[in-house]
Amino acid sequence: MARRPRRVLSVASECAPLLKTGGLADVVGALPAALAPLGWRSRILMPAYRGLLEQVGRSRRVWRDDDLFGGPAAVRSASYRGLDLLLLDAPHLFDRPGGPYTVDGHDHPDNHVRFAALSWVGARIAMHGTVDRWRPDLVHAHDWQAGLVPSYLAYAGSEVPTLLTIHNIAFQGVFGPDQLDRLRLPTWDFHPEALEYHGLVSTLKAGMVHASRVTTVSPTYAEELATPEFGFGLEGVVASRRDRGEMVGILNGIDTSVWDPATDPHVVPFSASAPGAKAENRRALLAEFGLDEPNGPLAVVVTRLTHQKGVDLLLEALPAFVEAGGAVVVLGSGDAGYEYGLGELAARYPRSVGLRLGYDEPLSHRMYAGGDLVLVPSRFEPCGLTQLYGLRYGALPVVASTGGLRDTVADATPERLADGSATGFAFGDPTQGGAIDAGGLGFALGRAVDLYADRDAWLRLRARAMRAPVDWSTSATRYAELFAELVR
Ligand SMILES: Nc1ncnc2c1ncn2[C@@H]1O[C@H](COP(=O)(O)OP(=O)(O)O[C@H]2O[C@H](CO)[C@@H](O)[C@H](O)[C@H]2O)[C@@H](O)[C@H]1O
Repeated sequence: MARRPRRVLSVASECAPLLKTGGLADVVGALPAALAPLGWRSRILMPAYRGLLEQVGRSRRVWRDDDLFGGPAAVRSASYRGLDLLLLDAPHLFDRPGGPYTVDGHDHPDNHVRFAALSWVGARIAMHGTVDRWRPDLVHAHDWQAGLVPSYLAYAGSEVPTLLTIHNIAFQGVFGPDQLDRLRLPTWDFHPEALEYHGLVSTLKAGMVHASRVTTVSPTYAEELATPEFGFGLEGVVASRRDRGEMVGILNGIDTSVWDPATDPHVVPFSASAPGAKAENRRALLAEFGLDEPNGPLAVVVTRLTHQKGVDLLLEALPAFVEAGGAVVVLGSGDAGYEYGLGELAARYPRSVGLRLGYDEPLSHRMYAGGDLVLVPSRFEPCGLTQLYGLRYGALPVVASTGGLRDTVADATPERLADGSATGFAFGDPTQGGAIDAGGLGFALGRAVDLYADRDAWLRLRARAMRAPVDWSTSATRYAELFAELVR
């Protein structure tokens, strides 16, 4: 008799294509389809932010509570673009203006309550199921917003296994211990082995302590996290779980049904074996931004404009790149200082530097399709997805040698160019004494400009990059194996 598919409840604050502010949404939205053939059916619990219930259309109530941290709440089940969603409808927490985390550039002041509520509901559903008789075999919690799911389950004495995935340890969900009661967390467990984090509470740490297992999104980042430089104060918890064999890195993939230049509705179709129309996409992108045809490569940058992403390194290195014949188009939003700096750069080189401030999904597709290079000079990068989109769309990644960037891009050294294993350009390799700085980025950009001048070598490298394995198949299998171990 065939075994019934196992059930996983994925709990997260965002999920593409319904709502996305970054890579977390891509991963949460892509995993279910990758896991289904491996015998795992997913339901995704996320907040019904303003407008989402209207966006998904028909939905049914499958869970309710008269008092979810200060107001009535329901969970509504809906299917949306192949995803099985559970939307937490709690108007006092989620029906408000602004984005999922911020309004007018400031965090919602009650974020700790909002996401504790999400986690609380995740834990209730894990223990008691929904009215449509669905109960998960396992919970997969993502980042600090779902960090309390394992804790609520632990405090309730539940044995439902949990996996916490850390997408970015820099965001930790920190609040004061005076909130413990309000969030139905036990004050007796406020100590450094559990909820306490330097006198405060961290939901990410709580999850890391209580989850059955912890993963992060690349093998290199899993190693880096055990060091003070990358662990953001949580390196001790990381090290202890790693030492017990309870934490590993599983590399992200990309959803190749969405991110496929041969079928992407936002671009003129092309592929590794028929790359001709890549040039058309490039021309269109230059035209869209009013840029001249450069002699050198056209680079694209799609990113949150933050310190993590090395935007300051770009500001320092790009003038020399442009003067060497390159052009660049930047799409992003974030810190005001970086927005200003990029604005100045675009004003200084109006025919070579294009800038679009804001968030624009279709434009991001056109940029990967039109670019010769995608620049990712991150100071740290748990996995990174933009370099994977770049590989797939023939925009060769120029990356800092850190985290998942290190695991996914093979630097174009003479040896790798010769044996055909190169897929992009890397700088700042710490094992070679390199540093992630503007000098290193500038040098890598210089190498890209030089190689671009050798048309045949460039096209060979590009063809190779476009064929690099970036889909979910290998990593979904690793998740499925881990899930199976946990429910055994
Ligand atoms: N202005 C804009 N307009 C349109 N699209 C934009 C955009 N700015 C960014 N994006 C898109 O957002 C995503 C960013 O994903 P990343 O994984 O590169 O970084 P992020 O830091 O968000 O994710 C975190 O989680 C992911 C998932 O695990 C890890 O890969 C990563 O290292 C970690 O920092 C990409 O899909 C990109 O195209």
